[in-house]
Amino acid sequence: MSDKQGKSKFGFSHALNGIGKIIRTEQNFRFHMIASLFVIVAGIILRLSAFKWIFIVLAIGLVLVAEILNTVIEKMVDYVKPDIHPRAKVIKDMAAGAVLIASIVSATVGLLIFIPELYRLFVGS
Ligand SMILES: Nc1ncnc2c1ncn2[C@@H]1O[C@H](COP(=O)(O)OP(=O)(O)OP(=O)(O)O)[C@@H](O)[C@H]1O
Repeated sequence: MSDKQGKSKFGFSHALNGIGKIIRTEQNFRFHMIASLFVIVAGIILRLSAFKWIFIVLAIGLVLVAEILNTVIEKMVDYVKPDIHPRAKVIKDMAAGAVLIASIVSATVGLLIFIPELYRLFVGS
C-alpha cells in the first residue's frame, strides 16, 4: 500500500530520475538531444509555422522515446542474460532497428520541412 502511495506521489520524480540517468550514461541519447536542440534553434531562426512545429516536435519526441526504449531493452537483456547469447543479440538488434526507423522517419520529416524553408530563404519563393 505504501508502495502504491509512493508511486503515485513521486512517480514524476522517478521518471525524471530515469531521464537524468539516461542523459548521464547514454552517449547516443545525448547526441539526439543536441541534434534536437539544433533543429529547434533552426526552426526558431526560420520562423516555422505552428503546423510545421507539430511535425518537428513529434519527430524529436519519436527519436528520443525510441532511444529510451532501446536503452531500457538493452539494460533488461543485460540484467536477465549478461552472457553472450543469440537470443539476446536478436532482441537488441530489433530494438536498435526501432531506433533506426525512428531516426530515418525523423530525418525525412526534417528534410521535408527545412529544404523548402532554406530554398525560400536563399533562392526566394
Ligand atoms: N548478450 C549479447 N549476446 C549477443 N550479442 C550481443 C549481446 N549484447 C550485445 N550484442 C550485440 O551487440 C550489439 C550492440 O549491443 P550493445 O548492448 O553494446 O548496444 P549498443 O548498440 O552499443 O548501445 P549502447 O552504445 O547504448 O550501449 C547488439 O545489437 C547485438 O548485436
